[in-house]
Amino acid sequence: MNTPYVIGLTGGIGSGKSAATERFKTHNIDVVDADEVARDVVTPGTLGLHSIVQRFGKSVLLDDGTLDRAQLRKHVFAGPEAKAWLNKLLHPLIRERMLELIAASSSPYCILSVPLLVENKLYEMCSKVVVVDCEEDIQLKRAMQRDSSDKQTIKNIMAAQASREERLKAADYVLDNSTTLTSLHQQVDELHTKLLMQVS
Ligand SMILES: CC(C)(COP(=O)(O)OP(=O)(O)OC[C@H]1O[C@@H](n2cnc3c(N)ncnc32)[C@H](O)[C@@H]1O)[C@@H](O)C(=O)NCCC(=O)NCCS
Ligand SMILES: Nc1ncnc2c1ncn2[C@@H]1O[C@H](COP(=O)(O)OP(=O)(O)OP(=O)(O)O)[C@@H](O)[C@H]1O
Repeated sequence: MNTPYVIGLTGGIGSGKSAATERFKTHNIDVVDADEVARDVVTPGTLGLHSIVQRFGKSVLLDDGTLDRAQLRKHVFAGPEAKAWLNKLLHPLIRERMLELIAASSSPYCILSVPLLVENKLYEMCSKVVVVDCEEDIQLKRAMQRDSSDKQTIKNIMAAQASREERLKAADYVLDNSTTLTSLHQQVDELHTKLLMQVS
């Protein structure tokens, strides 16, 4: 099997990573999404979920035995200690599973979408890095709307992530998502054409 050409894609909470990756998928590009993988490694029966319950108690479980994500989110973004603990537990599991999915990819290049690509230096496994960018006020507004979350919760998550400047420094390409979805889609389409030329 050829080594897949991996394009890292990142951006802060609510910046539009999913909106961008959905568009790449319309070009039949495989997308490995760290947020999805993060859900897979804590399904019932996994070591991940078992460890979380040991640490935070059964109150982080829903009646059906699955993880109550909203509950865990409250613990995790309230202070640095719980977040550091969860990151230490989950990040190696997430990384291992992402590598398996990348190896199974068969599209001309694959997108590795990771909110914490810069923070966790995952650009080391990528040929190029794409940053989805918009002003922090817009990020906040979109994330609050989507998650029905209060301002402080989203601000705490933003504070736990790299700054806009730090992310932009790591970028080979920037997708400006400060205006419409149509504009974002056009930029993805153009980037897709460029990337295809690089791999051919
Ligand atoms: C705390 C959890 C359960 C909250 O789940 P919830 O469904 O409410 O949110 P979701 O997973 O969709 O994450 C929303 C956004 O929060 C941000 N985020 C998530 N985890 C982290 C983290 N550890 N540090 C900083 N930002 C994070 C990302 O921008 C992400 O896209 C969940 O985020 C989680 O398991 N986080 C730890 C795993 C992780 O680090 N994931 C990030 C990708 S590597
Ligand atoms: N250009 C845009 N115009 C209006 N709404 C947008 C635009 N781009 C994204 N959105 C909306 O903003 C919200 C956040 O976008 P999206 O879920 O793609 O962000 P994300 O970077 O994947 O977020 P997270 O890190 O939280 O997973 C979604 O509800 C999405 O539909």
